Amino acid sequence: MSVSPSPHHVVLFPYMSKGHTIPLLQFARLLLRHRCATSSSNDGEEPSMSITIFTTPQNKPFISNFLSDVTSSIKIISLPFPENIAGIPPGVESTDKLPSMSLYVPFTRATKSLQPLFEETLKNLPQVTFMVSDGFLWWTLDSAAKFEIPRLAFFGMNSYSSALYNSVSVHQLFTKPGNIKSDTEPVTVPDFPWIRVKKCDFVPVCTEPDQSGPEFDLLMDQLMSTGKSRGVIVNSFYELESPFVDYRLGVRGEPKPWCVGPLCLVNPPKPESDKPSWIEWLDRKREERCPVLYVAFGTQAEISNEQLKEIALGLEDSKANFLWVTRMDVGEVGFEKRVREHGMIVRDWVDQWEILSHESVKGFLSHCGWNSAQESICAGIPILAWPMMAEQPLNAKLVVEELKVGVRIETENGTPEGFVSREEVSQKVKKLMEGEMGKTTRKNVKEYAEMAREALAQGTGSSWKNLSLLLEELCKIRETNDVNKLSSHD
Ligand SMILES: O=c1ccn([C@@H]2O[C@H](COP(=O)(O)OP(=O)(O)O[C@H]3O[C@H](CO)[C@@H](O)[C@H](O)[C@H]3O)[C@@H](O)[C@H]2O)c(=O)[nH]1
Repeated sequence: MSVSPSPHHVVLFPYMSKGHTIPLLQFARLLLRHRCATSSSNDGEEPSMSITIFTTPQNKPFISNFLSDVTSSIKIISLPFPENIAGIPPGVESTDKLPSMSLYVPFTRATKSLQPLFEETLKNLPQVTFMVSDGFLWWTLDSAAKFEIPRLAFFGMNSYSSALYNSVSVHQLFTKPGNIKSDTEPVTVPDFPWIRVKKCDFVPVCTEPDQSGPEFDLLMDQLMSTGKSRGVIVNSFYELESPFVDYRLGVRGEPKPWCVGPLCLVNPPKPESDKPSWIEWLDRKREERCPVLYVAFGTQAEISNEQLKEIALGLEDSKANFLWVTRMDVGEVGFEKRVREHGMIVRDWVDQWEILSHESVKGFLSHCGWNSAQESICAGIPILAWPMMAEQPLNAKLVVEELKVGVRIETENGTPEGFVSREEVSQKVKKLMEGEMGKTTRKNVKEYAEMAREALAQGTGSSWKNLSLLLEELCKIRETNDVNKLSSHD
């Protein structure tokens, strides 16, 4: 299936959070790769697709660096981020730098002040074929409409979590008067009778009976704007979660979800030279034939000092070899010295995909942010699932109950905010790294890793074919100038 050979111009606008930006940058890379593979008629003189990425000054270096291998087809435009937002220190333009995630609402609301300059800039750009902007940046839909650009929303969530949120909301499982369950009582999801969920698996803004307030209003704006978009880009692949993709495809009047992932598989290979110290450490562990547990909790997790100390002691007790990436102070005096033979702590930004792809890594203690969980699956690494916030409890259920590629860490009170003891950490690490459960999950995850590669196989993979179809439809819109096409799949 080939798309029109005329040059296309795509605008991408990622939300200012690493977990949202990274997959959209990977999507840029996939678009270029796809375009290159399918426009064989192009004479090579002119790039057949150009991409403009909008961001803010503090985020630009990260983006330029991430895409340093494809700079000729990509232009990055910075729009100044507003200053004087209550509670947000000047220069903070990404959620990982926020003093607290409780500032998520004012931070996200503040992005709207980028709109006038965004639109001014759009006016002077070459004709845009389509725009993909983050679902959190609700106002970009209006900008796209002003310039008659088809807008697709990017959402970082997988289809399993979206489907469960949708089902629970449609059936008012937690919000209907009289239906209110305690935080931890398991209830059956009506559309998926084999799945039992707890109220605390969902973010409170979606389960509280009193649906109002700034967080709820922001969520509504984001959902409404996504609902009016031409489609939704999903970083996942059909074979991983087919019943949930089918469910989402069946929701009438909603924009069509397009599974085009796993996007981490388009990361370019790292040059063998410039190895960071932690990769050299992993190389050493490979020579010693020591399996390593990788420990990381994404870019937004807020972990108390007491909990950090407990994780440290649990890892020490487990005797497992571990590589722990954390920018927080572990706070256990003498810990690093005591574990230096089998543990390494890294405080820099790492290339997580490079770590997960290393032969020494045999397990991942993760908060189950969707990027981390999917990267682990694609690398064939079983997961020790410790969800902490957002949709992570549902991602953990997908990993442990549905796909059976992981083991769950339990908190003392059964809620994601609860405390985890050192004994729990230590026992579950041993279970994953040494036990029977570890063997089963390792075998299962390797099968999904293979399916993931197939999903993006050029010309034949389900995600590759989805992208071909999507681009074909978007090209038709451009040719016929029919901006109302692709709006829903009823
Ligand atoms: O030193 C680091 C730290 C992180 N990463 C990458 O950063 C991304 C982090 O994303 P994710 O694992 O999803 O974690 P969060 O940053 O916590 O992601 C937020 O966004 C995700 C996507 O919407 C949601 O699933 C999560 O719940 C939400 O917390 C991944 O690609 C990692 O590989 C690195 O490469 N190096």
